[in-house]
Amino acid sequence: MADPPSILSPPLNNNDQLPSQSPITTISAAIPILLLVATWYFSVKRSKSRAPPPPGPRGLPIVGYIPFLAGDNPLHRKFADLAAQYGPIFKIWFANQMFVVVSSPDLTKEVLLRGGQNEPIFSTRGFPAAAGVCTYGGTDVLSLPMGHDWKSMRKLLVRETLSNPALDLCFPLRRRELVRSLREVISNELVGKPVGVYELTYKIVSNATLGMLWGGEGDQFCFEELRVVSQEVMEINSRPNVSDMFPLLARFDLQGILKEATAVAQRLDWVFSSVIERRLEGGKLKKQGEGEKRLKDMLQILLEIREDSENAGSSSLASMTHLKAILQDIATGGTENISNVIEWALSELLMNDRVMKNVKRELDEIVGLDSLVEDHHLKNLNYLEAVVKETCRLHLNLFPRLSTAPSTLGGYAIPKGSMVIINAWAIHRDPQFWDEPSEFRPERFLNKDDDKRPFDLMGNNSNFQFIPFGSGQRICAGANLAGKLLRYVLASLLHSFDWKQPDGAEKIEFSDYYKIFIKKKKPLMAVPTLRLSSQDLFA
Ligand code: HEM
Repeated sequence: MADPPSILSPPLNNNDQLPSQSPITTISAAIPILLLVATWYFSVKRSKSRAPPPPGPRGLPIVGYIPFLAGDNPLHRKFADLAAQYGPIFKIWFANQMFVVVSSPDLTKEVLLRGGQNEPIFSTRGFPAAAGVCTYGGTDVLSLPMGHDWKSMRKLLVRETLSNPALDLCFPLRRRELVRSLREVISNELVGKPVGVYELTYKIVSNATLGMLWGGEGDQFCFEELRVVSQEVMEINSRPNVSDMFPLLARFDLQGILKEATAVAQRLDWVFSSVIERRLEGGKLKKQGEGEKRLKDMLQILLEIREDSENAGSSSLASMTHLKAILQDIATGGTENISNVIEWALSELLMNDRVMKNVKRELDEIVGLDSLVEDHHLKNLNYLEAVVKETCRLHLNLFPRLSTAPSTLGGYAIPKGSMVIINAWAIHRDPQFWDEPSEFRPERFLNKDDDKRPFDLMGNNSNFQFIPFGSGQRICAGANLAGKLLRYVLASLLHSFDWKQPDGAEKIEFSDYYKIFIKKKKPLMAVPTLRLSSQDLFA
């Protein structure tokens, strides 16, 4: 009887002339092939599912691309050059941190609208070590990561302190400081002499801001000290710090930047503490309306909210530190930025007779030479507003967002911890979206014949082509105030004085450099002459 078939030795037909090979050898031979096929399959699958890193230039070991960023070409322009080479998203390494630079409206939209409360991917900023020291340990609105604290602080800042009704109420406070500063131009005999426009504007904007913050009592307590300290804070924060590039070295504070920042932070805190102490008068807040006549300033608003929430047992302003952090956001948040924009605007106007004439014509019609600019005039100064927008388009800015989770952007992998930089400067000058982008032409922001609404200062309707204040949940918290101050201060300077270049001055130079903001390399000097019907208007 034939043996039963065995899987080890299957029956062979007599006619079979097969080589004498066992099944075990057959399977062994197949294994490497199977492995090869599997490896190929999984590597194709993985390369499809895992996005590549963004393109970008090579750097050097350890320091990355840092040495190539030195030189005369400022950061925003160098980034625009790299975008022309590598595309609207590229990466560079700053020591051991990846920076991803974005220069298109579509990708910007993806960054700024991504995430949100539940999945905050690019909704946090990250800040240098020195900034943390100067912002009460990163507890201000600018530095806080998304979350409960940020939400309640931002609500207090935007909805309570800088809302339209609150800003309307404190117009007399900013007006008083602005008129005081304009009066000083006359009393210090600066009329007819060359004036540093940035310094003058910085003083006006800072006094107007501090007036709204705690000038309700009518005095200028600590204005000068805060102005000096704020400038030092900005200066320290703009210095490249080895501790930020190599966190392992941070504890050695090799450049002494943290030490300096700590000293400045103490002076800043002294100012805020003294201001609050004066207002509390023996620990008790004097409510508005009691006692002498005074205007309700922002400090009063914040202290009243704090007192009310304490009385109600809630913690909307949990500590004095939070309150001081909010004061700081307002006091130092925008003064430098606003002064920069006004210096650029006046430079553009002095080089552009036609636009200057249009602005003045509008001021004469709406305000008239027998009056100072008032709050109610601003909504009718459409051409001036277009001048502000056009200046913002040409001379702003880079701003950062931190990637807090691994993600993809434009099809590229963005690791957690990467810093995403939006190059608004490049987007604002992209010829795909702007006709003759380097021309100063405010008309592009005026109502057009077609029914497309013009972009507003917040970038609404612009589909991310115009983003001077950023966008999304972390859009500039001071945009409302900044818009009002930009228009009010510029309109007042142009309405009160005629401006010209000093005799024999060279043509105005438009070269710039980057130091937190895009700044004019050669500060603008200009000569004011009185324009209004009477000096008594400044009384
Ligand atoms: C010309 C003036 C100003 C410009 C161009 C400007 C621009 C910006 C930009 C681009 C951002 C980042 C937005 C984003 O990430 O999407 C920002 C954030 C911020 N700005 Fe301004 N800003 C100005 C004035 C001010 C003023 C006057 C204040 C003071 C209240 C202020 C306070 C802030 C704060 C607190 C943030 C952080 C908001 C957050 O993270 O929630 N800014 N600003």
